[in-house]
Amino acid sequence: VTSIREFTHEFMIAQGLTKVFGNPGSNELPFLKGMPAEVQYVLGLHEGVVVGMADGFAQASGKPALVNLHAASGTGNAMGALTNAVYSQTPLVITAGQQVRETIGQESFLSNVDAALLTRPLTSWSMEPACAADVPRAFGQAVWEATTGTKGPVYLSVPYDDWDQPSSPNDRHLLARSVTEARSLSQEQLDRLVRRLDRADRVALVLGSAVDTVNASDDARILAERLNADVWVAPSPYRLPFPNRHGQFRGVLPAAIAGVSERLKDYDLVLVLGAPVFRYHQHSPGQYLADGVELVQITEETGAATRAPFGEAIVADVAGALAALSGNVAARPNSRSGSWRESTPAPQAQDGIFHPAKVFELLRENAPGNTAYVVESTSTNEAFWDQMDLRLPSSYFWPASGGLGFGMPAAVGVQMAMPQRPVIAVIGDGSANYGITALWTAAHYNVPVTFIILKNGTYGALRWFADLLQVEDAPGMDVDGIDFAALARGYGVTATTVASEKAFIDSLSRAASSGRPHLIEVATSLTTP
Ligand SMILES: Cc1ncc(Cn2c(C)c(CCOP(=O)(O)OP(=O)(O)O)sc2=O)c(N)n1
Ligand SMILES: [Ca+2]
Repeated sequence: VTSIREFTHEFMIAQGLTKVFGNPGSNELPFLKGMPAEVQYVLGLHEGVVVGMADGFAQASGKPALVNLHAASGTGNAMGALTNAVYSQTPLVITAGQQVRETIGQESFLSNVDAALLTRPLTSWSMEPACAADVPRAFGQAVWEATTGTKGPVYLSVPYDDWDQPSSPNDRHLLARSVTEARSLSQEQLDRLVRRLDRADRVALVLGSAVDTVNASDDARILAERLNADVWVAPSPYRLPFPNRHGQFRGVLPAAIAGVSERLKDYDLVLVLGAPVFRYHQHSPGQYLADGVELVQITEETGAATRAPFGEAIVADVAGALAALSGNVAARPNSRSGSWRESTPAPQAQDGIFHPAKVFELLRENAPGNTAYVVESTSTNEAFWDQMDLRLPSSYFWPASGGLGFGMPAAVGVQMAMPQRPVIAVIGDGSANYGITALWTAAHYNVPVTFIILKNGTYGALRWFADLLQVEDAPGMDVDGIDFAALARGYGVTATTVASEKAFIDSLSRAASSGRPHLIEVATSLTTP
C-alpha cells in the first residue's frame, strides 16, 4: 500500500515541485524520509533565508516553489519574508511539520498551536487537515490555491504521524487534476478602453511590478510607443516592468500621495497596469489626483482593485490586457519610440569612498547586459535608477514589502532559477545582516552570485526618514565596523574589500569568471533615497 508520504512525493514530482527549500526539525523528518532522487532539498540556515530563496526562485522561474519549515518556531522565523512574498503574489507552498495528531490538544512539545491561524494575514489560504486521509487532497489544494486567483503564499501544517498512514486509491484522481483560469478583458471592456485611450490627449501608463512577473514588458513597450505615452513605474516597485533608459520612461513614481498627483496632473488619462493604486510609503497627504485626471487600473489582484481609494478598476489578466490593447489602440506619431536616454556621469570615488552612483555606473559599464540584479539597499534607489540600464525582463528584484532579509537569499534563489544569467546582489550593510546565512547556502550548493555590500556604516534610509519625521535623536542608526569579507569567508564564500574603481572592476570580472559565489564589500557615502 502506498503511504501518504509516498503519494505526496509522487504528486510533488507530477506538479514539478522538485526543489524543497527548507530547514528541518523532528516534526518534518517523516515527510522528508525517502525523498525521491528527482527532488533536491535546498537547506537554508534560517527560515527567513529559506523563504527568501524560495521567493527569488519562484519569481525568477515563474513557477510555484515548495517550502518545508519546522512547526511554529520555523514558521515564525519566516513571517518577515512572507510580508514580501504576499505582496509580490509569489506562489509559495509552505508546509510545516506538526506534532503527533493526538498530542496537539495537550500542547506537547513542538505542537504548532492553532497552526492554520499562525501565518494569517500573510497567506491567502492556510490549513491543517482534519484527518490524515485529507492530507493528499489538501496538499493539492495548497498548490492550486497558491497559483490561482490572487496568487501568493499558502500554508499547510501536517501532523507527522499522518505521513505513514495509507493513501486512498481515490488520491490517484489528484494526479490527473488541473486548475486553470482565464480572466481576460471582455470585448465590451476592451472596446470601451480603446475608445477612451484613442480619445485621450495626454496618456500616462503607470506600470506595476506584475507586468514583469507575467513577462509582459514587451507588450507594455509596444502599447506605450503606439500611444506615444509617458511611462511611469508604480511606487515601491519590486520588479522592473519597463526598460529604464527608454526615451518614454519618466521614472519611478514617489511613494507619496502628493508626489504622485503632482507627477500625474498634466495627463487626462492614466492607465495603471499590474499595480495597486498606490503602494504609498512616506505619508505626505494631498489630492489623490488633480482635477481632470481620470484613472483606470487593470490588475489580477482582486484586493488591489477593491481597496483602492480612487479610480476605475478592472480585475483581469494583465498580460492579456496588454496584448489586446497594444494590438487595438490607434498608432500616434511618436519621435521617441525606440530612443534610449543617456545616463549622467557619477561622482568620482574619493579616498576609497564610493558614491553609490559610481558603483552603479561601474556595474552598468562592466557587468554583462543580461545581468539580473537583486537589490536591497534602501537609500540608493535614486542613484540606481539614474545609472542602470536594464532592458530585459526579470532584471530587477526588490523585497515587495521592504522586509529586509530578502536580498541575499533571493539572489541565491534567482540564480538557481536562471543559471544562464549572471546574478548580482546589491545589498546595504544594514540589510545584509538579516539574511547573511544565505552565503552558506550559496557556498554549499555553489550558486555563483556576486554579492556587493555597500558599506555606509548606517541605516541610511532611516536617517532620511528621521529627518522627514523630525526625529533628531533617533537611536540605533549606526551599523559601522562590520567586516563582511570575514563573515563571507566564515560561511565559505571568497571575498574582497575594494577601495578603488580599478580594484572594484577587477573583483567584479574575477567573480564573474570564477563560476563561484563571491562577495565584494565597498565603502560608500550616504545618499538620500
Ligand atoms: C526586517 C526589517 N527590519 C527592519 C526594517 C527597517 N528598515 C531598516 C533597518 C532600514 C535600513 C537598511 O539599511 P541598509 O544599510 O541596508 O541600506 P541604506 O544604508 O542604503 O539605507 S530601511 C527599513 O525600512 C525593515 N524594513 N525590515
Ligand atoms: Ca547602510
